[in-house]
Formats: sequence, C-alpha cells, structure tokens
Amino acid sequence: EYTLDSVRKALVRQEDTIVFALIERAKFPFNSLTYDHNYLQIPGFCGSLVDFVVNNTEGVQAKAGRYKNPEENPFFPENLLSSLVPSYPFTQILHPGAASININKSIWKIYFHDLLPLLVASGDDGNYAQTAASDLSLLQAISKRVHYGKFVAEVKFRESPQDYEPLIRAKDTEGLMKLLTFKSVEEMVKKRVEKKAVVFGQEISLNSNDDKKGKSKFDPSVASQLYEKWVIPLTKEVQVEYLLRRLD
Ligand SMILES: O=C(O)C(=O)C[C@]1(C(=O)O)C=C[C@@H](O)C=C1
Repeated sequence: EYTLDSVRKALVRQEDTIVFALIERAKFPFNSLTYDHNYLQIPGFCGSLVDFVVNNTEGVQAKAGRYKNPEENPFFPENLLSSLVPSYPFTQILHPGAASININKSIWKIYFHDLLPLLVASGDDGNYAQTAASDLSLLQAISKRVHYGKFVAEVKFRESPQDYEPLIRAKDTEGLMKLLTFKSVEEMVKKRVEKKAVVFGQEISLNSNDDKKGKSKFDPSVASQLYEKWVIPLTKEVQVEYLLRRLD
C-alpha cells in the first residue's frame, strides 16, 4: 500500500543505500581512465570503461527482470532486451504516462561533472573495473530515489485531486512545484542524510572512546550537498513531469 507516509519511509531507507554507495565509491580515487574514451580497445564497442560496464550490466539485469519493476529506470534504455524471467505482479499504482519519464541522462551528466569531483580524491590506483562498478551502484541508487518522485506525486495527487487538477489542466508548472513542496521536510532530509554520512562513515573501534576520532570515509557535507543541489530538485522535477501527464 502506498501512502505519503509509506513513500516517505521508502525515501528514508534509500538514503542508507545512497550513503553506503557514496562510501564505496569514495574508497577509490578518481581513476580517470575509467572515463577516458580512448582507453578501451574493444572490437565493436565505442565508449569509456564506465559506459561498457553500465551498458553490459544493464543488459544482464534487464534480461533478469530488473526493469519490470516500475521503481527501476535504466540509463541506456535504447540498448535493452526484454526480461527472460517469469513476471511478478508488481502493484501498478502509477498512471501509464510514468513509463515515459526517465531523467537518467541528466543524472549521468551531474554525476560525472559535479558529484564525482566533490566526492573522490584525485589519483589512480588501477582499480578501473571496481570503480565503474561502484559508479553504477551509486548511479542506480540516485536514479531510483529521484524517479521515486513518480510514487510521491501519485500519492499526493490521490490525497488532494481537487488541488492538483486545476493546475494540471492549466499546465501550471510553477503552481504544481509550489503545491508539492514542503520546505521543512526538505530541511529534515538534508540534515538526516548528513548525520547518516557522519555515523556510517566513521571508524568503529571496540573502545567506545576511540569512536569518531578516526577519519571519516568521505566528507559528510557532500551527502547533504548531493541532496540539496541535485537529488531533491530532480525528485521534484520528476513529480512535476508525472503530474503534467496524470490526467492524460
Ligand atoms: O516528502 C515529500 O513530500 C517529497 O516530495 C520529497 C521531497 C524530497 O525530495 O525529499 C521533495 C519535495 C518536498 O519539498 C519534500 C521532500
């Protein structure tokens, strides 16, 4: 069952996934060859190692049924084959227009241009395949969170269709944005994410006096910046896109 309370709980749980994925990516330095289009020489493939890993992993995961779940959105939908496994009857609460919303291209750009330089140290340790795999886990976690905006928007619409319908009919993007925004919730989310980054990122020792003294596994303010600058605004963008299609 989806309610505003239950979808918000899902968003809170997804924070854990994102913070752990930040920790895992921050374990490696930048490793720029992972992103270098001239590094790979694989016959029949043109792109960087991260393109190669994401394309091929998504291919396997699509065949294994990952994208049958309406909570999942691929980065390279154009290359995917259909699922080969028996389907599961996922609850279909979304309007069919939801399927056409995929803002992973924006997430991809922001991830490599803005987030990575903030998150990781410069340098090269040769672990390019592991780096690409940790990029993919973090990208998938961010993508799932952002596209969860579809579910948030659906429950908000169902709770007060009388408020949303006139704005949708008028295609009033600004009005919709205002109506779905809860500034105090956003403040709480940012603070909680930073706290999780502090707690999950600290060294744990058996002597409780030593806890928190060690170096954090990544700068906790990167987690709150990620949410403030990109995750929350993009989740809201998905909500508006979804609502604009809600009466089609
Ligand atoms: O919790 C909500 O109501 C949401 O829409 C989610 C979210 C978020 O991305 O965290 C986005 C917009 C709101 O202003 C508050 C929080």
